[in-house]
Parts: sequence; structure tokens; C-alpha cells
Amino acid sequence: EKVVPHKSSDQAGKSSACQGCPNQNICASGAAKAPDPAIEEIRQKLTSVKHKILVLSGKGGVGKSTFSAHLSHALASDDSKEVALLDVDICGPSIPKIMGLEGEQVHQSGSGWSPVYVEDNLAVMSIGFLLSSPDDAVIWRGPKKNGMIKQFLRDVDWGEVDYLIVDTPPGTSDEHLSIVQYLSGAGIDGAAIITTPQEVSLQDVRKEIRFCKKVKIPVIGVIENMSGFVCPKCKNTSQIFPPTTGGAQRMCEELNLPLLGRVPLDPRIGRSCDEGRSFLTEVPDSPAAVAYQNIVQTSQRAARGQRLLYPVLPVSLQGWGNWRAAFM
Ligand SMILES: Nc1ncnc2c1ncn2[C@@H]1O[C@H](COP(=O)(O)OP(=O)(O)OP(=O)(O)O)[C@@H](O)[C@H]1O
Ligand code: SF4
Repeated sequence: EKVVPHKSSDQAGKSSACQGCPNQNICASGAAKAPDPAIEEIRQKLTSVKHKILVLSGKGGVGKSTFSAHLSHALASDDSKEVALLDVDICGPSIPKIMGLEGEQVHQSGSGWSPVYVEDNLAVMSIGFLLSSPDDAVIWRGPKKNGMIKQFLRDVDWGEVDYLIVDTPPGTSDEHLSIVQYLSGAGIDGAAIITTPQEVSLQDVRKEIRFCKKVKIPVIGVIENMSGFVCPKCKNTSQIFPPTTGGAQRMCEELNLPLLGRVPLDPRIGRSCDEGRSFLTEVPDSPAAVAYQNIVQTSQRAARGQRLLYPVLPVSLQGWGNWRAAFM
């Protein structure tokens, strides 16, 4: 495994903090600083991918995979766009089920792996395709997970793609650092961050935003999921997580980030996902489906430089600029 010197180059392997460390000679020689050749290989491989967008969340279970899947479906509803969805949630890959691809397997293609296609213009790759059963547990340490992420980024033959959506595990783990490191040559357009209205989720989102700042990934906006419940009978909205209503909005105002939209709770979303069907085509008129579509359409309008008709929040030009750049 690669040695990462924790001292400046002229001190590495020589300072008193290094005493007893078996890597001292490697660090002092500077060999540890040589960049991983995979970064350049990935850059070359992904020159055919126009936009790379990470979907992040501070907490698990807030709807990140559901959003990634529906963002992909919504983008692919435009036949002229090629969309790729990469699931790097190595320990809990839920994308195969949500996309109706359970039991599918990847095949070797000329120079790597070919993804699994949901539609002609929507390709998916997940570690779930490499497991013999969906119930198999992946219990891997960091280096093995990193190796798999490297392979996913370097070896999948996506072809010409407009959007690569990367569904990540919750929090800021080894996987995130690997993605950021390996995509440092290819570039990441930005990150969309999913939260629920609850304070516990918002707290973790703040950490996620700090992580993005630290590793210099533009935050393209925040999506508040499970934001109220629209009664299918009376159509009234009730807040499930009071008294934190408006928490995501306040946080976005404070941090000057776009709140891209709010998706209400709808039990039919869970059902559609469990059955591997797109909720957007199953119940297109529901408030949740409309909210998903608005998030995508708003960003596409912004990308085309048109006036935003339904911005959820007034934010700085820089904030919308990040979202716009990710979708142009
Ligand atoms: N707006 C919503 N209304 C109703 N159910 C939802 C909504 N969004 C997500 N869900 C359901 O919540 C559960 C968790 O969603 P999902 O798997 O997308 O979360 P996640 O953030 O990706 O979790 P993890 O990262 O831990 O895998 C799923 O059962 C999903 O169907
Ligand atoms: S020699 Fe060991 S302790 Fe010193 S910088 Fe390198 S890894 Fe760290």
C-alpha cells in the first residue's frame, strides 16, 4: 500500500516523529510522493465523460441512492443525453435493486468491464453486480475498497457520456477520499448533498460541506428529502420532523448554498424502488415526482442560462454557478 508522508518533503523520514517507522527510507527518498499512475489512466478514460457529479449525504438512510437513481432517470428521459450511474457504496450497494437490475452481472468488454444498461442511454455499474447474492456481505478493509473504486473508475467502458452520477456511501469515509484522489486528474464538477429536515442529519451535512471545501469540490446544492408528508387524500402537507422545519433552508442561507428543492415523503417511492421501477414514470403527477423533476429542470434551465422560474432560495451567483457548471 502506498506510503503517504505526513511531513513536508524535506523532513519526511528524517524528523524525530519518524523514529522507528519502517517507511523512513521510502519517505526520505521521495518515492512515496510519486503520484499513483491510476490517476492519469482514469483521467484518460473519463475524457469521454462530460460531467461528473457526486451525490453525498452526512447520514445513511436519508435517500441518497433514491435521489441518485431518480436524478439519473430524469436526465435520461432526454433521449439526446447519455447518462451513467456509478454506485460506489461498496458495503451497501442498493442501486441494482432500485434500478431493477438485481441478479445482473457485468461482462468483460475489450479493455475492461461493460456496464449494465437500464435503457439505451442509461448505464449502471455497482459492486452489487459482482456479488453472487444480494445478501452477500462485503467486509473489506480500506485498501481493498480503494482498489475496487480505482477499478470502477478506470476499467468501466462507459463510452461517450453526458453525465456520470456517482452514488457514494454516507459520511466522509475512505471511499470518499479514494474518489477524490482518483478523480483529481479527471475533475469533479460538483457535489449534490442530500439531507432530511432533522437536526441530526443537518449537523452531518455541515461536516460534509466542510469536507467538500477541504478537498475543493464545489457544492452544487442541497436537497431536503423526506420534507413533509403530502396526504394522498386531502393533499395537506404535515411535517414529520418538527420543530426543525426550514432547517435546511436556514443552513443554506447561512452557508450561501442553493437549496435545490424539497422532496416530500411518499410511501409509493419506497414501493417503486423495491420493485425496481422509476417513481417518475409510475406516479408522474405526485408532489414528490414533480419535486424531483423540478430539481433537474431548474438546474438545466440554469445551465442553459435561462431565467430561473422557481429558485427555492435566492443565493449568490457563485452558488448557482457551481450547479450550472455541473449541468452545462
Ligand atoms: N421521499 C421519500 N419518501 C418515502 N420514502 C423514501 C423517500 N426517499 C427515500 N425513501 C426510502 O428511504 C429508504 C432509504 O433511502 P436510500 O436507500 O435512498 O437512502 P441512502 O441515503 O442511500 O441510504 P444508505 O446510504 O444508508 O444506503 C429507502 O427505503 C427509500 O425507498
Ligand atoms: S517515515 Fe513513517 S513516520 Fe516518517 S513521514 Fe514517512 S510514514 Fe510518516
